[in-house]
Amino acid sequence: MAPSISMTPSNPLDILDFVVNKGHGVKGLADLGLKTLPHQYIQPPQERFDHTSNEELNEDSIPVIDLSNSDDPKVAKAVCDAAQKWGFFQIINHGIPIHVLGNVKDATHKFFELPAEEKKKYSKEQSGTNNVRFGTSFTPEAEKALEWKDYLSLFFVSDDEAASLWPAICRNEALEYIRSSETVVKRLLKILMNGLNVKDIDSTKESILMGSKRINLNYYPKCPNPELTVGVGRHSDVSTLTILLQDDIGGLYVRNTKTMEWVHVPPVNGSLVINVGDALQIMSNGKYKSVEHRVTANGNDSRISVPIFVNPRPSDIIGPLVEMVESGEKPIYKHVLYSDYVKHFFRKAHDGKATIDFAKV
Ligand SMILES: CC(C)(COP(=O)(O)OP(=O)(O)OC[C@H]1O[C@@H](n2cnc3c(N)ncnc32)[C@H](O)[C@@H]1OP(=O)(O)O)[C@@H](O)C(=O)NCCC(=O)NCCSC(=O)/C=C/c1ccc(O)c(O)c1
Ligand SMILES: O=C(O)CCC(=O)C(=O)O
Ligand SMILES: [Fe+2]
Repeated sequence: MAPSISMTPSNPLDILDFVVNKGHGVKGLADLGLKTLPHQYIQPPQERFDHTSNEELNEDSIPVIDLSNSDDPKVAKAVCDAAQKWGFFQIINHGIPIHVLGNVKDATHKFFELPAEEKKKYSKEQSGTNNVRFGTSFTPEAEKALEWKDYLSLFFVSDDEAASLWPAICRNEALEYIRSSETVVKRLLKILMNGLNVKDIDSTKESILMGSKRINLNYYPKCPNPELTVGVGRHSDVSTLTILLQDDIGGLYVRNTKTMEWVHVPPVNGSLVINVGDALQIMSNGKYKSVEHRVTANGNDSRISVPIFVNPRPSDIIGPLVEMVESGEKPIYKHVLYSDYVKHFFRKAHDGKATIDFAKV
């Protein structure tokens, strides 16, 4: 339902109040049927997408890896090669049932269709916990220009906590997606650790690699001037690995670190996009790359995506794994408390690959 007249921003200066403070999000703004983009969303030219470049000519693409043949050494090689070259790949035949993915996509739409006052119960101000957060853009307080995105971010602590704190409309679907991804996450991490000559993932290592999880439900409404703004600005994830479910709209772009060109990640039916995050780049002493990516705004359709961020625990100290440096290789990262690293990321606007400087020697 569109907000009533009294709830709509009466002048452009009220936009921030309407979207951020009143909790309508950018979806509330889009639902008003705006014909032009409010100036608060206009990105500097260097951050906008170049819609004149001919993507079809760009033959680069991130690999799509079929995981059905579990013991094939070629699969392991493809995963490790992709993590080094691209930091990104897609997986098919990953073992997560298609209905689980369909259900979490449906639940995401249902959550964002809720009235603003319902969604606002999960905002930073009202949720009463840092583990549940409905928000818009990334860090509106620190950003020069806002991003065209709303999100619900859920930090997983336990099924019991989720039962009492997560929104009922998407709770079970989100939990089921997290649970069903466990096997493939372990399999990918085993392959990636093997590629670093780390043969044994004991419980301490497992905890550092995948001891905490956060799921985000992202909503990108249809945008009046997509060429002037972004859905998500350039950033790398701070996770170990990210497992991203996208719908069939498209709009995620990944940096090719050799050519510096932006490469589209096309939606592939039933696939999941996997990317290396900063924590794994640090632990692998730079061997696996956490690569910059960003998302366009779209003038024709709304879009959703659902990343699961697989992380160390907030209390873990992360740094290059001993196996990486025991043979004399120089550590390029120092040891940092993971929650300090994440707070550093969250307190500033998206700024490409700059976050990892926090951990550089
Ligand atoms: C996140 C923290 C640090 C929060 O700890 P807490 O003690 O509650 O710290 P805090 O001081 O209240 O929060 C730190 C700041 O982060 C902000 N913040 C907290 N959670 C979120 C969130 N989900 N989204 C945005 N900002 C957040 C807070 O607003 C704080 O800023 P400020 O209000 O003080 O200015 C803790 O839970 C932790 O260490 N978690 C580790 C696991 C984890 O969550 N890892 C992150 C994986 S997320 C990842 O890799 C990528 C995320 C991403 C990328 C692009 C986007 O566009 C986007 O929206 C999100
Ligand atoms: O929506 C997407 O495809 C990617 C979103 C993203 O990069 C993130 O949430 O970290
Ligand atoms: Fe991301």
